[in-house]
Order: sequence, then structure tokens, then C-alpha cells
Amino acid sequence: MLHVDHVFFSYDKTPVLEDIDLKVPKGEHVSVIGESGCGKSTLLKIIYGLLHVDKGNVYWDDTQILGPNYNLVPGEPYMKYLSQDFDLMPFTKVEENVSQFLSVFEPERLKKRTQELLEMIELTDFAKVKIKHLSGGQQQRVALARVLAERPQVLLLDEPFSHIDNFRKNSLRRNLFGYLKEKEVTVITATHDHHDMLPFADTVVVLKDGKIIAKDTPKNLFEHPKDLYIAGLFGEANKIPINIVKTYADTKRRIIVYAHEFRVSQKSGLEVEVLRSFYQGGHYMIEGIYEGQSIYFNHHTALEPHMKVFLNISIETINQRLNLLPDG
Ligand SMILES: Nc1ncnc2c1ncn2[C@@H]1O[C@H](COP(=O)(O)OP(=O)(O)OP(=O)(O)O)[C@@H](O)[C@H]1O
Repeated sequence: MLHVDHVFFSYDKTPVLEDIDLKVPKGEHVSVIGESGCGKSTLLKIIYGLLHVDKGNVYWDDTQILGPNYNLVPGEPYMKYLSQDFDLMPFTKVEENVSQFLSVFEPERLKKRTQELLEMIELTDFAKVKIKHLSGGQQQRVALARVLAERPQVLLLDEPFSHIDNFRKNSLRRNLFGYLKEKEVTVITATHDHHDMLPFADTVVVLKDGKIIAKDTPKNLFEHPKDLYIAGLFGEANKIPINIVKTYADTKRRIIVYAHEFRVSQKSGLEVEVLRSFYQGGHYMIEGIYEGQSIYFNHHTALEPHMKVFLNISIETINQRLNLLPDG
């Protein structure tokens, strides 16, 4: 098990991480999400031993992971870290980068493993190409293969698909996370993108201003977001007083409603003036105004600006949200 034990950290005087306590069982996939600057990369660097913490400890089973004040060369043999700058060797070939950390004394094993990884990242045809001739996305894939080469027990991935086009991203995510699950690798992925974690993470940790504000399964977090910050990580969301949509509800509670959960209806207490429509492919996202506040909802067609529409929410959505949301 990986244990981040009540860690506090600051680069200068301002705290960047405060009282981070996280236990990750062997083989579990954890996604760390949160807005830019909330401390995701810093947390991964601490786990890898690149930064010296102010307070707290990090353990892998019974071994303490020591920071740079104790380890001249950071990093542990069982752990790999894929940072946002890929740290590849620009003038050498793809295959040489992938096999960089493999033993040259076992040439057959090195060759087989390199081929296997090139297949996973779908760059077999580029084996002999120099890194400097690759696109940013291709370089990121090589960097990914390189950290996998030595079969780490713990893998720390910082925005692993940020440079990769959507065309490849989906198959790469499936290949990679499927492979890591099968090999029982413990994985911590820092990401902004809910597509990286909804289908793949066992647990999602939400960071805000350097603190863990939620930790749950992706499904629970998505279905019961406890505030707009968490809901906003999954898409456009609104906070609505429940009694305006269901007049019989004698409550002033407000619930979170995702844009896709609204339906335009004949009549409801929620009358919205349309501001503009944004084409999203399969639907439009409409920005409207209710009592001076923006409200976002999906609709199958664009709507004329200044048009008035009524919005409704299914009773199932209301019940789902009311079960868990505190007042306010
Ligand atoms: N080397 C550094 N020196 C000083 N402050 C830093 C340094 N690196 C990061 N910070 C600050 O620490 C905070 C957390 O940064 P961090 O990179 O961990 O956030 P993040 O959540 O990974 O952001 P992003 O999603 O944009 O990569 C930010 O306020 C950032 O400005």
C-alpha cells in the first residue's frame, strides 16, 4: 500500500499542500483531479521523492520514501514518474528511449519488451525515428512507454494524455489502463480531464487549494457532487433552489443540476431567458438567464436569443441529489 501520511508542503511561505492523507491499496487506480494550481503535480513529485515535505511522511508498504534531502538521486526502483516534460533524448531513436532503462545484458528480453511497448503506444513503425522528428503527442507516448519498460509497481502519471489527439487518446487510455490493471500496478494519475478517470479510476481524489475535499468512486462523485467545484470538473453545472422546479417541495434547499439533466418543458417554475447557443456536436448547450444568474442546459436545437423557455428536472435526479446534499 502507498500511504501519504498527513503531508504538508510549501515551496516558499504559502502552503501548497495541507494535511494530505491518502492510502492507496496495491493495484488500485487513483485519479487526482482539481483545477489548475490546486497542487496535483506537487503531490506526485512528493510521492516520487522530488520534494522535501514540511511535515508528514510517504510510505510504500513499510519503506519510507525519502525526499531530496536524503536521496541524492531521487526516485525508487519500484516507482516511475511521468512528468509533464517528457525528458526524452532528442537525438536518439524511439526504441532507444523506450529501452533506456532496460538491461543491455539481456538483449532478447530488451528487444521483446521494447516491441511490446511500442505496440501498446501504437508507434511500432516509428521505432527507428529520432525523437526530435516526432510530434508532441508522439513524444508523450514514447515517454509513457519508457516509464512502463521496467515494470514499476507504482506509476505516477501527470496529465499523461495532455498532448495526445482525441483520435488516439481513447484507444491509448483503454490499452494503458487495461494493461496496468492486469499487471496490478498501483497508479496515481493527475488530470483535469474527466475522460481520463470516469471509466478507469477506482477512486477519485478531489484537490482544492491544496486540500483533499472529496474522495470517492467516480460514479458516486459524479452522481452526488457535493458542490459546484466538484460538479464543474465533470461538465457545466448549476445550483438550483429545488422549490422553483417542484412547487410542492417546501424546501429552500438547492441542488446541483448538470446541463444535460434539464429538459425544456411546457411549464415549470424555472422560466429562463435564452442568451446564446453553443453547438456541441450531438446537441447545443444553451446559456440562459434566471434572476440575473447564468444557467446552462442542453437542448437538441439552437434557441433564439431572448426566447423564454421553461426548464424541468426529472424526479429521479432530484431524489438522487437531495439524498446527499446539505442545505445551502
Ligand atoms: N517550483 C515552484 N516554485 C514555487 N511555486 C510553485 C512551484 N511549482 C508550483 N508552484 C505553485 O504551487 C501551486 C501548485 O502547483 P501544481 O503545479 O502542483 O498545481 P497543479 O494542480 O498540478 O496545476 P496544473 O494542473 O496547472 O499542472 C501553484 O500555486 C503553483 O504556482
